[in-house]
Amino acid sequence: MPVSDTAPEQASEPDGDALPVNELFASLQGEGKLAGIPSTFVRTSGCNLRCWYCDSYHTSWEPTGAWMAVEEIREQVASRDPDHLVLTGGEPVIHDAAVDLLGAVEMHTTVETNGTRYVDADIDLASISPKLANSTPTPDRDPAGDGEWADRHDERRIDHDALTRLIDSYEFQLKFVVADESPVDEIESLLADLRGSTTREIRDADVLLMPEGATRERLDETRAVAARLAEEYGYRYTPRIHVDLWNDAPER
Ligand SMILES: C[S@@+](CC[C@H](N)C(=O)[O-])C[C@H]1O[C@@H](n2cnc3c(N)ncnc32)[C@H](O)[C@@H]1O
Ligand SMILES: Nc1nc2[nH]cc(C(=O)O)c2c(=O)[nH]1
Ligand code: SF4
Ligand SMILES: [Mg+2]
Repeated sequence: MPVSDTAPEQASEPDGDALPVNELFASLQGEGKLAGIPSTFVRTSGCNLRCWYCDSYHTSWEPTGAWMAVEEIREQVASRDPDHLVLTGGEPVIHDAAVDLLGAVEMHTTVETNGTRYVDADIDLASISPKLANSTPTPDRDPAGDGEWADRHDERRIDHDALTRLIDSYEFQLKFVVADESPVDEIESLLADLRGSTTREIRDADVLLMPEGATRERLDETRAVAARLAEEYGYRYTPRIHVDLWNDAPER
């Protein structure tokens, strides 16, 4: 059962290091370079952005979760089989206690982040998914209102300095959500900027195009174009195998 099912509606922040946890579960990593690897997922609640397509609505648009002490999370994670932890959200690195959790576990750590904040932490793979203009919740595609978040989202979604520092500091992948050709120019220009600012090489194989879709039906509409663009531009395609396998089921 998702942790949030058992949480009081208005759970307040406890003393000490704690994170608001929306779900904690075992699955296969569904996306990116490590797709297919059995992993334990910790999904924090709360995000500084509001992508219209967010497949984790209850951590962004309507954040829900139960505060858990970092030590309790560490114990629950350690009691499970996988030796890979995926810390995701919501946006996990807006919580300072994310750094404590990453330092407390003895396993491979992937952090799924939108790349708007740099943190110094025990991160083995920074899975960075910069948010493009195609994520902005304009009035016509706002799932919760009438575009009230659009400007704030647009102002915050790209932070070149944070992206550069993350790439400089960690093994990384850059995952871009695409549903059609429209974001290609923005991807190319962002990569050109980042290649100019980072001390590291950004190989085309570090750049992954991911089809937009939280359901199999939607992926059926977006997979082919993501794959075609990856071939055409020399980037990598990443499936969303958790959606293919389990559709939009919770804890998957
Ligand atoms: C829910 S986000 C949480 C981590 C972080 N906030 C971020 O955006 O990277 C996890 C991953 O799912 C992707 N994602 C969210 N909704 C999606 C959708 N409808 N289709 C494809 N990818 C999606 C994000 O781009 C990100 O790579
Ligand atoms: N299986 C599975 N793999 C994932 N990789 C990244 C996810 C995420 O929501 O951040 C995710 C997810 O929600 N499920
Ligand atoms: S940044 Fe990530 S968690 Fe936040 S709204 Fe976008 S996809 Fe959802
Ligand atoms: Mg997900």
